[in-house]
Amino acid sequence: MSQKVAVLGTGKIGEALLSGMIRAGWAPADLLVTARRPERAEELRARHGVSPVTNTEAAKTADTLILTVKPQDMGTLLDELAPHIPADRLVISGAAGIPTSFFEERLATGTPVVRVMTNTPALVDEAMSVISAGSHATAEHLAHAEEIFGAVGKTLRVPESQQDACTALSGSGPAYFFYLVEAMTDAGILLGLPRDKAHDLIVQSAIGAAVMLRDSGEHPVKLRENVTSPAGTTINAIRELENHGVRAALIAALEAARDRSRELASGKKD
Ligand SMILES: NC(=O)C1=CN([C@@H]2O[C@H](COP(=O)(O)OP(=O)(O)OC[C@H]3O[C@@H](n4cnc5c(N)ncnc54)[C@H](O)[C@@H]3O)[C@@H](O)[C@H]2O)C=CC1
Ligand SMILES: O=C(O)[C@@H]1CCC=N1
Repeated sequence: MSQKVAVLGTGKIGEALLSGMIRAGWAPADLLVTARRPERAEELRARHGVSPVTNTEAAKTADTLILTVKPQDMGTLLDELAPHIPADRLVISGAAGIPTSFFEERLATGTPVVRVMTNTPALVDEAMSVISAGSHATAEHLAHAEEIFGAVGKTLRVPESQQDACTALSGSGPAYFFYLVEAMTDAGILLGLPRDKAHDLIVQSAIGAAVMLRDSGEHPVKLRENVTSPAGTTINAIRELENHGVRAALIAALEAARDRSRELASGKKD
């Protein structure tokens, strides 16, 4: 018998995951989705051929439930689901900050829970998904979560104590690179280039640098040194980055993201 997987609260991350699973060979007939608005549910059916159901139906029928609502909405969703999820079903949370204990306290005793932090490159099958087991999740449950999130990119198992740090690094990580590209494109404008050309130059440089980081086997310091010629252009730019404290700013920024992930765990909404 086929295993039914339900994505509950199918927004940006839920849909990215869903579309990746279908690209990887999951049958749309085995995929259930829930959405708050009926128009959104119909959009998902039309786009992916999946079946929109209510949260309660998903809770009763799916073998695996993937919860992709905002952390602030998770308590309300769990109140609705908890009476209907049999204790042998796997519950996967994709929410930032919320610990597996939050789910275990609200679901039937013994329910296996896996916490996953993925990121938006799931849309292009280049996600980084970080996976941790709750206290009732077995190696088999972790392997199942890896199979699902492996459809949209790389996966890594970490102890749950590292999830808030991973959320700061890879969960939010794509935003920092987009921000950098935006700022560097503005610099291109200052230097007199048309915006579309500046954008293309920076994006291709980012892609080239990313592939080298992934494939060259070289340390990032060595890769940067190779670009930095004596008395050349790059060292002048690096000096400005150091003068403006960009390294310290990045360290502080990621620490702030980690702290916010911890805050979300304590239920702080804003
Ligand atoms: N956006 C990102 O880059 C990442 C987000 N996440 C996590 O993924 C989760 C979802 O984030 P996004 O997809 O960005 O948010 P989103 O707002 O696009 O999606 C959440 C969806 O849940 C729906 N929803 C809320 N309560 C519901 C309920 N009771 N029943 C049915 N549907 C309900 C909302 O209508 C919305 O469509 C969050 O918990 C976030 O922490 C994780 C990694 C990266
Ligand atoms: O900003 C957020 O809270 C979500 C979680 C990681 C990326 N986006």
